[in-house]
Amino acid sequence: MPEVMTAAKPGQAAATSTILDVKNLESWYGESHILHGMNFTVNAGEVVTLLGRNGAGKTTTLKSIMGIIGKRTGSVQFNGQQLIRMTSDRIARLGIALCPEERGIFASLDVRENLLLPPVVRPGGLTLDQIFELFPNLKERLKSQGTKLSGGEQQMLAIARILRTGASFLMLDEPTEGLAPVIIQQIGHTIARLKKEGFTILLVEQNFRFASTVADRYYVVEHGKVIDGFANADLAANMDKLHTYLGV
Ligand SMILES: Nc1ncnc2c1ncn2[C@@H]1O[C@H](COP(=O)(O)OP(=O)(O)OP(=O)(O)O)[C@@H](O)[C@H]1O
Repeated sequence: MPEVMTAAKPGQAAATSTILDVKNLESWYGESHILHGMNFTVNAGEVVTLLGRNGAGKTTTLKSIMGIIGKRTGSVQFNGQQLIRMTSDRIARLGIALCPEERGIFASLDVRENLLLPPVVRPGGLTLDQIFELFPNLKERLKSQGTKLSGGEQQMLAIARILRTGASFLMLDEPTEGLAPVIIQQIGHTIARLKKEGFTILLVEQNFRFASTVADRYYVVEHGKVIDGFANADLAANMDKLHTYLGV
């Protein structure tokens, strides 16, 4: 469990033990075969980013890990446990949470109600006070309805409410989509803080510039497969390839 709101232990960020090990993952929506053998790992305490063009299969990968895809085969090991045939509620209880691209804020509920909605699945989740320390805006907006929140506030709320559940492995799907630069910067600070507190983060991002401010490592996804991977330290050497992969 992350030791939230306390200083990271020395060496914590440099941990190299594999927490998620995805091997030959294949997934289908009905008859549509989308993932064709994904292979990648995430180490404890890392921020790992999946990059790739629209439709490459990044979101589908997160959904497959979470167990919310009808058919999946291969191997997804989390802390040594095999998830591939597990139901999503059991997967959540292991401490894995997904913050979806569409954010899923309930418009008719206020901020507090949205925050309290997801069940606490494991001990060690953040208290409301700890959440407000991370997201002071949310405290000010506690009585505001979901519909009244800006895109940035909705995104913060979507991240905040999974922190209450006790999850320690966070999957964030395009958290910066449609947000202003100043809000994107705040989300970057939040991710850096969560990493420092010991959370492990698997990020899907189209905004490569943003990803480069938070990621330890990258994987490039194309046609439902990982076609390349490198550490942030090797980013400069991989820039030309990356432009080709992403078409930017
Ligand atoms: N519910 C669904 N039913 C059928 N096909 C789907 C469904 N959701 C996604 N797809 C298809 O699966 C493929 C991969 O989509 P996915 O959302 O995983 O891509 P992505 O890499 O996350 O890109 P994006 O940034 O566009 O979301 C796309 O061809 C998409 O059209």
